[in-house]
Amino acid sequence: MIELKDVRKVFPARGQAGEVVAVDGVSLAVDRGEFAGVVGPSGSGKSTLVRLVNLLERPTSGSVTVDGQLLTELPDEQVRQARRSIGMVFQHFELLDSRTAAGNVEHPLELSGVGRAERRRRAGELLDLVGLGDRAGARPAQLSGGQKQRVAIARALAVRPTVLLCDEATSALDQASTTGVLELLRRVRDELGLTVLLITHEMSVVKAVCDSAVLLDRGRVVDGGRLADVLTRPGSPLGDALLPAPVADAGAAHDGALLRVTVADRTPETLVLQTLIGELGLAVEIAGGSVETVAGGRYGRLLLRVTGGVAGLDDAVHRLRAGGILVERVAATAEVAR
Ligand SMILES: Nc1ncnc2c1ncn2[C@@H]1O[C@H](COP(=O)(O)OP(=O)(O)OP(=O)(O)O)[C@@H](O)[C@H]1O
Repeated sequence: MIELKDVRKVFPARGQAGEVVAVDGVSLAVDRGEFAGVVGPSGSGKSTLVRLVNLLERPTSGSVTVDGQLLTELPDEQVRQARRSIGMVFQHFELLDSRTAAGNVEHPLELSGVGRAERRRRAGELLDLVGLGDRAGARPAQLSGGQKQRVAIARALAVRPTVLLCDEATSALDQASTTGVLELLRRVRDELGLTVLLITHEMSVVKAVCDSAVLLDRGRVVDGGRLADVLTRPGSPLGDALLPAPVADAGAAHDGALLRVTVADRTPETLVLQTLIGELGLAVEIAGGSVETVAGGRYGRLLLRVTGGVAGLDDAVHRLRAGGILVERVAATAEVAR
């Protein structure tokens, strides 16, 4: 549905000689109906990348295909047409202050020449969809940040896009509004079958809504994939960023061997403990870790200190791996200590 092939974007450096490579050979594929994330630190090229998808920026090289159309081959007029099937939601909402919520949702319909009665009907329907049916007459100044973003989402959906691009859509919101807006985005994806590409610098946002993500650093994709795969892939930088590996307490740097175990959705930690303690008779202490909900599944990273019968450790590692559990031996306690 969205396919970027070896996309590069080079800007002349602002206020000085030379150039800035904002996006450096990015390839990316997002399937129809997928909720995909692009995550990375400030300056990694996220905003440029999202603007390349709808050709608000033309790439210096590489190709961009959306909904089967090779946008990079189209003249500007046809790009403008194609852009109608790509909705966009911004960090700072970009609503027209002088218009009501309904007036903002109607705006893109006006630009596409839709008649008044149909515009009204559609705006009402969309405001109901985003939970603001009773605030149609409110102006942006009378709405909270979360409500403004809901209006902006309704506006983006007005022209019935197949793709929704979200550029830091929750970065200006508090935690409660963020949760509400993310739930809404996920629901409109489910109900309307949209493909969503969401740009964020926050791992918590990726964990809450994305099916897949790429990690961007200095304009390049460092890692990526479906979160369920990334989280159980040894040494995955994105997996480590989503669920940081636990560290052991320096005070306890003595005996025992350390195992770092990743528990994925259907392999609960009880199974790990049952194997180590119940079947192999090892003494196990949980030295660190966390279990969280990611992409609707339950994932965790545990650091286990195994003592008593350490001779059985190889057997333990073997058995857990045979059961499909990602387990890594951590060399020495001191190396992982803070
Ligand atoms: N129009 C432009 N002209 C010159 N340089 C630019 C332009 N747009 C972006 N850049 C540069 O490209 C790099 C990537 O910027 P971009 O805004 O895409 O990153 P980002 O990950 O979205 O960062 P942030 O989260 O801080 O917005 C930065 O070094 C930035 O200064």
